[in-house]
Amino acid sequence: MSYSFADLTAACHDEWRAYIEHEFVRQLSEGSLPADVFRHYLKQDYLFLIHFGRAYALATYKSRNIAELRHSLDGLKTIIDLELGLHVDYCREWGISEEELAALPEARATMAYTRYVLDTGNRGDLLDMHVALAPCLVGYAVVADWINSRAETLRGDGNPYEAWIRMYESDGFQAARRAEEAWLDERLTEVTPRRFEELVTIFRDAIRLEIAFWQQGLDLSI
Ligand SMILES: Cc1ncc(CN)c(N)n1
Repeated sequence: MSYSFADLTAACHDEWRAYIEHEFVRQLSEGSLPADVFRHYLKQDYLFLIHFGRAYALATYKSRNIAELRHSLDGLKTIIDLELGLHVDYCREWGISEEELAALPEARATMAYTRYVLDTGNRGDLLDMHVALAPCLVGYAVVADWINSRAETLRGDGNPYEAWIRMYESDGFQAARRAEEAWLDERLTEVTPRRFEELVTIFRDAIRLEIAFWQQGLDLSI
């Protein structure tokens, strides 16, 4: 039996679809998401991205050869240079200053998700870590695809979230997603059925935490 990334999403089909097609994403794609919900999400996502930068740094540390090192470093650069840089500019456009970002309280779903991924990386190996990171990097690229596949999606200046969609459909982000899927496909061909089940548990837990993150935005919860 040889596994691939598609087998992970198939094993978690219901959770994966609930994440990709979440009510938060639906409203965002139609431009009807309330602005205070989006602002709350943006602020928590800033904290999330900082911890995910740390998680990619841990993956870099855990790398055992130059190919693994380069791959983890590319993920780190995608988060820090591409996503976090744009995020700070984007927050400013939404009236959230860097000072405000620096003083934010961390909400529970943010804490739960980021610490889960860091803990998975600390106790496991590089494959455990990348499986825990996959819903973040691959997931948002798939969210962008899903948004673009919907007839109800509103694109252009009429949608206040147009820039957000553009970020995740961008060539840079989609290339990072393909590299991550290819890396996982290569590693998953080698795993035993028992090891695959362990990885499914990690993947499912990380997806459940992504769902809780969208919901935290909708509920404005801390
Ligand atoms: C919660 C969350 N998950 C994923 C991504 C995409 N890196 C993000 N910005 N925020």
